[in-house]
Amino acid sequence: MTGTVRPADRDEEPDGPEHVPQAVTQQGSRAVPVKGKAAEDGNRRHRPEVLVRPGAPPRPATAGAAATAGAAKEAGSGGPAGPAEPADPADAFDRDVLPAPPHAARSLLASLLRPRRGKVAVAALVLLLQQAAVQAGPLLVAFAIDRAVPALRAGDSGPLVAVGAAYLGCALASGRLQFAFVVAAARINQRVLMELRGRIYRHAQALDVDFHDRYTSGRLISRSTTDVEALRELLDEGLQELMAIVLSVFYILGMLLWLDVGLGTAAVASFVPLALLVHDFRRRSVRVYRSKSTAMASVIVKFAETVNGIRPVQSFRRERANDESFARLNGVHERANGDALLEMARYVVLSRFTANAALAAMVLWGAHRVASGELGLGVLAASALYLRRLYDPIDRLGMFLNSWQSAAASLEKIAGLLAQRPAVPEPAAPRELPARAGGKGREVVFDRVDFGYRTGGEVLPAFGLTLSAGQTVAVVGATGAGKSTLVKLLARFYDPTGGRVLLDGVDLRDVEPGALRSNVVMVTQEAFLFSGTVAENIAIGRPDATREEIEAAAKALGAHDFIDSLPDGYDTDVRKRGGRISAGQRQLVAFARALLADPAVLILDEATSSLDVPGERAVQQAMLTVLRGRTAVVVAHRLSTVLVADRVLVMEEGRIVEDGPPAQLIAGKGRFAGLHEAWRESLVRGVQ
Ligand SMILES: Nc1ncnc2c1ncn2[C@@H]1O[C@H](COP(=O)(O)OP(=O)(O)OP(=O)(O)O)[C@@H](O)[C@H]1O
Repeated sequence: MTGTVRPADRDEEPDGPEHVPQAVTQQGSRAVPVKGKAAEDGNRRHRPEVLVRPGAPPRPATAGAAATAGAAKEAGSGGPAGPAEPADPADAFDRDVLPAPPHAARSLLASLLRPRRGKVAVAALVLLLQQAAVQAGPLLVAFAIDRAVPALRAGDSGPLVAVGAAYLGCALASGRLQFAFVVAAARINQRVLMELRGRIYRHAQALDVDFHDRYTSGRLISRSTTDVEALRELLDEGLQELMAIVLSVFYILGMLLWLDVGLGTAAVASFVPLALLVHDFRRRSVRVYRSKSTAMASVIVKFAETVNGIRPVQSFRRERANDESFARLNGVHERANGDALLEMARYVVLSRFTANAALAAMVLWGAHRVASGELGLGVLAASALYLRRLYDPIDRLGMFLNSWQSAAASLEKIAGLLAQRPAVPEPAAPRELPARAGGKGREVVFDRVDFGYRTGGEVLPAFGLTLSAGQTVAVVGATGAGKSTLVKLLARFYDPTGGRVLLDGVDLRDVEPGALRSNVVMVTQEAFLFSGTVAENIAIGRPDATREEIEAAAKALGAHDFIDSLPDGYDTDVRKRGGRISAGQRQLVAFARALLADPAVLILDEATSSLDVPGERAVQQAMLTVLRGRTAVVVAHRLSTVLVADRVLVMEEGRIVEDGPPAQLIAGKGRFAGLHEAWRESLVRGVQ
């Protein structure tokens, strides 16, 4: 059997919401029940029969397991304060940038702007006109000096008045057009950002559980906040700036060439060293901005990890260690930021020096030509003004490149995320499930199924299993035996590596996702409640349920009284007053949700946490109600649950080693019989 189970330390694994403290650990191969919380309460006869095998020896970790463990630690599920540094750089998930097609950042931006190209063209036209109004200024100055002033001296004030009026007109037009452009650009930008956030959200929801286990929620948050923010900066400031710079440079060079070919040509030539500077800055800043963005994401990941795991952080006193690793990550971010600023400063100083040197040389040359009567004074004045305006945007070009690098690094990461394909794809040609026989559930068949996680070896070696419709099946076994993996295949959180899982004869891969989710429901241990009211939480599986139906479900499970006693009854907001809802009550709400959804197959990952005795009994009773009338698979941690099952599967190292009705297995001499014996002994000890 060795080699069939991935030898990884389970505690290090990212297991999302299902990952909870283990109630079943291993001591040799024998199960020994130990005292639950209820026993400490002194109510021994009724204490919950939680099966615990103390002292599980940690299994050796393989290289693959270590890589996963690193990712898990980043996910915040690998322990209260695992370091956020990547464990194995060979795994793309340990780096912040997932592989994406070449030029993914540019294509992503283009795909966001393409549907709005008409609006973008209008905005560009408005900017073109605005620049024409702005750049007319120096030309008017030249006209004033060379024509209007001599005309005034000759007693004709008309040209000067015309110049003044034209200047005012240009200023007004430029202001008006600027306003129109800002409004148009803001509308486009907001739409683009909304679309991008929506894409990230929809994609994150569509990606499989395995992806989420490995990618971590902190990174997803970073993608949809700081990375989207980087794009906002690029769109709001950078792109407008770039368009303004490009247009103004073309206008100005055109004007300079028109005013004086010599000065115009010199101005064009001065762009050679400036272009080299820009090129060098771009090359250097790509690297700097990528590390800056990765450093920022690490800070967010660490933060999210600590906040998500605040309970273990505090109970294991990880604050100091966390502070240290956070300070380290914060330091890396600070240095990356500093590097980016230094690159910018270097660029600004060099580009200003080059621009000022070029300006000084040209003015000197121009003055020399004015003195020799070759050039009009007004033309030199206008050229000097244009030259200033020409070099001014060079700094702003640096700013644009800054925001472009930052946005490109972010877009690359977002593109990498969006390039991920769900490992459990939707069927191309969905198949209908046959009509469900009333009050029975559906038949489940594991047809020559085998399975291994992407990050490890085989976890479930090939097996076949048929669960008849309406059967309640308890799955038991030591921690890491593969119980959760088995049921996750049934819920289609993963697809089997080989073989098929059939629901009433239809491969789960072919079942339409909506039908699959309404037919197969999994209730996990921690009974997650979404923000909203208790009633909304119960109705999640059937949003069209009436209040009567919601209450009927709650009543059937014995949850009505406690819900009714909440401050706003069924309308109590579970987040605002979440503290009032105990673990057992959350379980009852989760059961009511399942009962109302009325799935054909119910998977239950039984809670291992010790509830108080009345809570324990209420949950146990509610569980029996919710299991009725459907096929049910319970990952069981209590023998009382196992005993009410029609059938028990005992798993060991990924294999089903015993299968039969509980009474039959108890009568035999197998593992389950041993387990049962140990449980009985503990009960007797508990009563004494
Ligand atoms: N997301 C994952 N990626 C890689 N390996 C995993 C993953 N989840 C579980 N495993 C491995 O698969 C094996 C079976 O795990 P599984 O969670 O199915 O066990 P289990 O019997 O449900 O244990 P427990 O009772 O502790 O929940 C273990 O060796 C575990 O390390």
